[in-house]
Amino acid sequence: MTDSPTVEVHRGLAGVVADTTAISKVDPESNSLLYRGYPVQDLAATQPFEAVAHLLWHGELPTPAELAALEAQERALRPMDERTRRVIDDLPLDTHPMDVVRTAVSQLGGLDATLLRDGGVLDPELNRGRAVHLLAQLPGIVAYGQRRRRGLEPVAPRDDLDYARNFLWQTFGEVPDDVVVDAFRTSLVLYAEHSFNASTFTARVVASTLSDVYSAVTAAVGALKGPLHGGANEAVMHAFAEIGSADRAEAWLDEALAAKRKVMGFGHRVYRHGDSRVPAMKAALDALVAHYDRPDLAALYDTLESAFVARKGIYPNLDYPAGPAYHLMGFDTETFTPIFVAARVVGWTAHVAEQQAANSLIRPLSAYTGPARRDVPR
Ligand SMILES: CC(=O)SCCNC(=O)CCNC(=O)[C@H](O)C(C)(C)COP(=O)(O)OP(=O)(O)OC[C@H]1O[C@@H](n2cnc3c(N)ncnc32)[C@H](O)[C@@H]1OP(=O)(O)O
Ligand SMILES: O=C([O-])CC(=O)C(=O)O
Repeated sequence: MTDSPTVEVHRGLAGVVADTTAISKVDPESNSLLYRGYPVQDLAATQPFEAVAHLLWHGELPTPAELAALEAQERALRPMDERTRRVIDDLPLDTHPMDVVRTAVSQLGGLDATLLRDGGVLDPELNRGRAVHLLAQLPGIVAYGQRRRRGLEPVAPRDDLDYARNFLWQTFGEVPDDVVVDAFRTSLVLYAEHSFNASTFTARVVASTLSDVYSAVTAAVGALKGPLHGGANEAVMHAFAEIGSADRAEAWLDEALAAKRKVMGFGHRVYRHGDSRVPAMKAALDALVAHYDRPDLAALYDTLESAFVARKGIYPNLDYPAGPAYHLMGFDTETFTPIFVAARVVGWTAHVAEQQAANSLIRPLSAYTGPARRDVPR
């Protein structure tokens, strides 16, 4: 006989306010997202990604001198350690790129000698440096993950390029036109932070045990990989490939819904009337569609969106426009979620710092539903 729960259970922690945060505010009522008080679409329209990173980490947009200092620090930390290259090369070529990133991030923790020092794990100053180190290393790791699958050598970073341009340079060996750079930078700003989403909450759970920042980020990468979270941007493109063209979208959708399949890139735990970031990312996608002359892709996008909204009343999330945008830029589909990592690492590390500055171990309760007490057979 099983005890039935006598307490209210919040499955998936839906609707539960687990803590306070000063980093970002997701407001489903006004359909807005603020980073430290600033509307995200205004930041995306005006700020370099590095300035947004400074804002999320420090609470204020940088002065010109602060921005220059962060840029110099990040650029100096870009080169990949030979040992990281070896760890990546040891993985099979068909290892999923998110597993490559997770492995490399974990190794960066193992290589960080400051973690050995007494108190070094929680030192806020050291952790700020580690956050910049992770940010600086990720484009090289993500880019090499894609290049080696294509049989290509890594491209060395360039310290005359900003974060977004250098990321594209290390991936493709060239810096694309400004319209492409701008769409990419926009996506990084929009992906940088989103309060207590699953991966950020994972990072905070790990941080709350007073573990180190690399462990928190490694765990967060694992959480982001799933298709209900960051993995959806990859899944959107797989669906587009399955559908093929706009005229097949409605039939595909009807079959998917009849089979009770989730349509990736739609829906959100918090937003009910659409994702605040979609208009800015859709505008970036439109610019790419015009640049690459791909009205066919735009038609598929629009047809699937209209059909899904008409049938389910559920709107696209950020992954829906981001997936096809990355596709047009030339990224492999499996590289989309790793790009998300290279942006969200800013939010994760900001939350690790906030959690550890006023820590309380995260340890919820559960309502037991297993067998009642019984005797072990003798
Ligand atoms: C950057 C990000 O991480 S954004 C999120 C990216 N994830 C996706 O795009 C995956 C697809 N979307 C989903 O699976 C969901 O919308 C989630 C997981 C994001 C949020 O879901 P929840 O708040 O847990 O709602 P839940 O999954 O219970 O959905 C509620 C209802 O809407 C339906 N629904 C929600 N999203 C979808 C979808 N994308 N496709 C089909 N049906 C959907 C569910 O089937 C469910 O229907 P039911 O009540 O008839 O069973
Ligand atoms: O907030 C969420 O649950 C998921 C999301 O959109 C994000 O992490 O960007």
